[in-house]
Amino acid sequence: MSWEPHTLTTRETVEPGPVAALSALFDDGTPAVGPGDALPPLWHWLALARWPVSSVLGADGHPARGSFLPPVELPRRMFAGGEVAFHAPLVVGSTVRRQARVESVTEKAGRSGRLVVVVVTIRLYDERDRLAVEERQDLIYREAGAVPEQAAPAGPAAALAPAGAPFARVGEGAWRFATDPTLLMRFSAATSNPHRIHYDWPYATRVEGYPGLVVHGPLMTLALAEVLRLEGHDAPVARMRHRNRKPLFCGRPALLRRIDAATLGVFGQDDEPHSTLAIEFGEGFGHA
Ligand SMILES: C/C(=C\C(=O)SCCNC(=O)CCNC(=O)[C@H](O)C(C)(C)COP(=O)(O)OP(=O)(O)OC[C@H]1O[C@@H](n2cnc3c(N)ncnc32)[C@H](O)[C@@H]1OP(=O)(O)O)C(=O)O
Repeated sequence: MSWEPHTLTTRETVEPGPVAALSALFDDGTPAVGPGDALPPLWHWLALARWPVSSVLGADGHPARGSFLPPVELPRRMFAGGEVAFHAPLVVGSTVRRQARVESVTEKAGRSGRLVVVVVTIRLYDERDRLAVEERQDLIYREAGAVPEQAAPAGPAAALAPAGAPFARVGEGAWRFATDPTLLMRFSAATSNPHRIHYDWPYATRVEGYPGLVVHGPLMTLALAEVLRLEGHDAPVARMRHRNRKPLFCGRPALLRRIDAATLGVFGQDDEPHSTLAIEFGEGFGHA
């Protein structure tokens, strides 16, 4: 298939609905964000969520590759990380111009097998045509996973019930972050993310070979960013670098805590983080 990278330019509204949805989902007592407010850093992942039409969706739920994204043959897509520079606030209810482009497609040999790293750049311009947000997103495509001959049991019914408000303070600077299938489904809906690994348990376990539903990379990263709001930091953020290092599976214990003064991590049962978020304070803009 012949494929060429191209710049996709769209005009979009910073939608209040998905922003209110994230506040409801986090349910953590931080101030609600509404029309006229500046979006907290990274919340554009929800506010500018896009709905591809059903007829373009491929087997994993995402739009079939070969149009905007390259026709990578490796089947398993993961959101792997990226970097976001904040230059000016995005205001809920305003209009933005969005420019997106695939910058590179690189094959790599990872410890887990063959990988293709697709780098997408996104630029958001505000109503005065100022560059407000510059972003790089790293998508990784992986080889097929081993699928167990016998389907794994679904786990105790209790683990599938909504776990309640996800954040709980468990010590100085440490927060438990609880996930359940309802939380993941609601985050998929709020971000209009159709990827089946997050809500379709038979697909996640029997087709992609994961031991359970996969927690969204953007959800882990937004949860880390939320720690700043929970702890009342309102210094302007200039830049954030985020990386999803190993999958977190739904219902597994997760602890959000500092790694150093500028870096937060999502931890499971060992010292290797699932995800990290490095924050640069400076000439950016404050939290809502
Ligand atoms: C939304 C959404 C989907 C999701 O949310 S999926 C869930 C969130 N994402 C994850 O859980 C990903 C977790 N990460 C991993 O499982 C592993 O890091 C991964 C991606 C399988 C790679 O592991 P490997 O061990 O195979 O890779 P290596 O460490 O050996 O590195 C090989 C080269 O690849 C580069 N690389 C690795 N990880 C990343 C990364 N996160 N971002 C960018 N680049 C990465 C690494 O630098 C190595 O490159 P060299 O040039 O040094 O060879 C949705 O679909 O919408």
